[in-house]
Amino acid sequence: MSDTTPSNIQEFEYKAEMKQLLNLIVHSLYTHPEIFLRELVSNASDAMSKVRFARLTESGEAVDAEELKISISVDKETRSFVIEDNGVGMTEEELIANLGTVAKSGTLGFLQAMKEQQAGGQLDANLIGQFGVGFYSVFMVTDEVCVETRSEGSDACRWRSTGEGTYTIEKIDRSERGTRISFTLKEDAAEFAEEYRIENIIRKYSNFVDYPIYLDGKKLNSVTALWQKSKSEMKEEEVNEFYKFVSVDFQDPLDYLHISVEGVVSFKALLFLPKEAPMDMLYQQGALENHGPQLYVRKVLIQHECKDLLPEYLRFISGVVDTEDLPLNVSREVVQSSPVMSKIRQILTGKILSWFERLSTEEPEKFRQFYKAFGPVIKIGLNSDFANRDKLIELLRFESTKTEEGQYVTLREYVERMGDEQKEIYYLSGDNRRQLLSQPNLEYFQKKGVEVLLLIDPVDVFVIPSINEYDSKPLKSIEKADIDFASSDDEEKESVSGTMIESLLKVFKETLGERVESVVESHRLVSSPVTLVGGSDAMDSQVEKMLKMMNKDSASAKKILEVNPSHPIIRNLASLSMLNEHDPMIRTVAEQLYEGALLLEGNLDSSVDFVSRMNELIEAATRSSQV
Ligand SMILES: Nc1ncnc2c1ncn2[C@@H]1O[C@H](COP(=O)(O)OP(=O)(O)OP(=O)(O)O)[C@@H](O)[C@H]1O
Repeated sequence: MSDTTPSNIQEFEYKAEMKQLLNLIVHSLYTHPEIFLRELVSNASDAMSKVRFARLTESGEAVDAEELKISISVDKETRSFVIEDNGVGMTEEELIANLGTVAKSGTLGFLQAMKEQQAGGQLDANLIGQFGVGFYSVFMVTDEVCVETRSEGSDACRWRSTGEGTYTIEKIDRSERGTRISFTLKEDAAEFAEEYRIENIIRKYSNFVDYPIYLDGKKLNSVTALWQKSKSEMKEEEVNEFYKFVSVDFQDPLDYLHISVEGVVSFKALLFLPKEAPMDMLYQQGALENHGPQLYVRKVLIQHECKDLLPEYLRFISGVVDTEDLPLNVSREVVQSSPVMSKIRQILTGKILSWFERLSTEEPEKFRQFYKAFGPVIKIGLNSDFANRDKLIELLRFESTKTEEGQYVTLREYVERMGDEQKEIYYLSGDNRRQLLSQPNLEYFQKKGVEVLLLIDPVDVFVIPSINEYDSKPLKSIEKADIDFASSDDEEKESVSGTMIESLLKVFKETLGERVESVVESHRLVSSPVTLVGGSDAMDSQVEKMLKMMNKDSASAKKILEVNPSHPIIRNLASLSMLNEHDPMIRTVAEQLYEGALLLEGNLDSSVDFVSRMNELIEAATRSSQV
């Protein structure tokens, strides 16, 4: 570089539109002035990618890893800032075209958006990057910029501007190819001459730029674009480091998926399954709404949490997706509506679900851990992602009466091991395994060895009934009255029948009145005297309980009380009722049995009457035993 005579300096005027734009940038307050650095680094990186590409296509040679680099140097005292690259550089014509005009179609939209934001107070500097006018963001932090550049085979030029209407261009001596941008930081932007600040910004926005970035000789970006490597080149340690960086997690990931797609759309992705779900993620509606992997376009970060890459129920997956098929200056709106994005999303969803499927068969322990953490979220997909519903159903896991605690069965396994005579898939929902296993409704199934799925995840009752059937077998709650119990081949049991049971059931119904829909003889009970079941259209008792908890003053649907004619209590009551149909003991016991059944399913609102009645009965029992 050497001095040039003033006569060499040519002055140019910005186009009207450009003046407006610069005026806004120069004279407005921004929320994130730091993005100027991201924009300059991104431009430098693009310029070097052009060299790499040209070299590759023209001579078939790959560029040496250390040849292309970005160097930043700062001076705290003078607040000087210099960023230099050895990319393609610009000819004089290119300087005029690129830095003198805004030829991009997005500019008008940008101006409009800026004006709207300005009316509302502060401007978000991110807009600048989104509309492809990145270079000018430098005017947020300086009053005058100098660009010295040389393109291979052309003269070097110096471009200077204060962003106030005109710019100048002059020829200079510069032998190296590439671009050097220098300026003095405004006083209120002095922080950008601090080493730590620059390091932070580079880490935040440009850590995975594919070229080394040096700050006063020190290399800043340690991590390379890992996802661009082939799977065999990736070291596990490196992958884990990268995960912690992108996900801000302190643990290693549970597993990761590397995807490289070339076809209708091309992209690479490196996705991670965390070991644990954040506390607030589960059961909190909308918690995943604004999450998503990072979106890169040609190794430049475009969006930190790109929610359009995955359906909501998969947004607990973190990582990076990098595509060549979107423009670098892509705006959020374009991201949302782009057919490229919907294609990427479709492919990613399919690959992720196959990944889970593969884990379930090849690494069951990992899958179990994953399912424990994210199963509830996956289930939400059943009611929102109909295209993948069948795949999602295969991923479901349940505890059952035939699994150990914490072990799971799939619907496929359930169907494979059910007996020929069984036509339905049975389930029972509740708060926990212990409570469910004590349900009288289970007795028949336990005795017959019929497996029952135990739905203990609160989400279950909202999604499982919607499956309706699996492999042509209806899914049925065993709380429902319309279960077809195979005609009893039971060993003869002593039980009350005929008019004896009929009249007892009548007394029960009279006693309980409108609280039950009906009182009927039971075929499912073995060791309990009574149980409550729902009519075929009744709500699951678990759903009912949850609605009550949510303070919905939903009147409980009436249940059917089933009575076990072979239970000693029922047999005793039947005898009592034959002697004296009006014996108050029968009514007290009927009340007690009914409330006991409510208590077992967790739906007894107050236990006051239950306890005082219990004391009454104990007193009677102890009195007679004294005699
Ligand atoms: N360091 C550089 N080396 C070579 N060309 C550059 C450099 N910086 C900028 N340019 C040229 O100037 C143009 C305008 O840059 P600007 O940052 O305003 O927009 P962009 O880079 O096209 O869009 P975006 O910044 O949103 O990616 C670039 O397209 C590029 O051609």
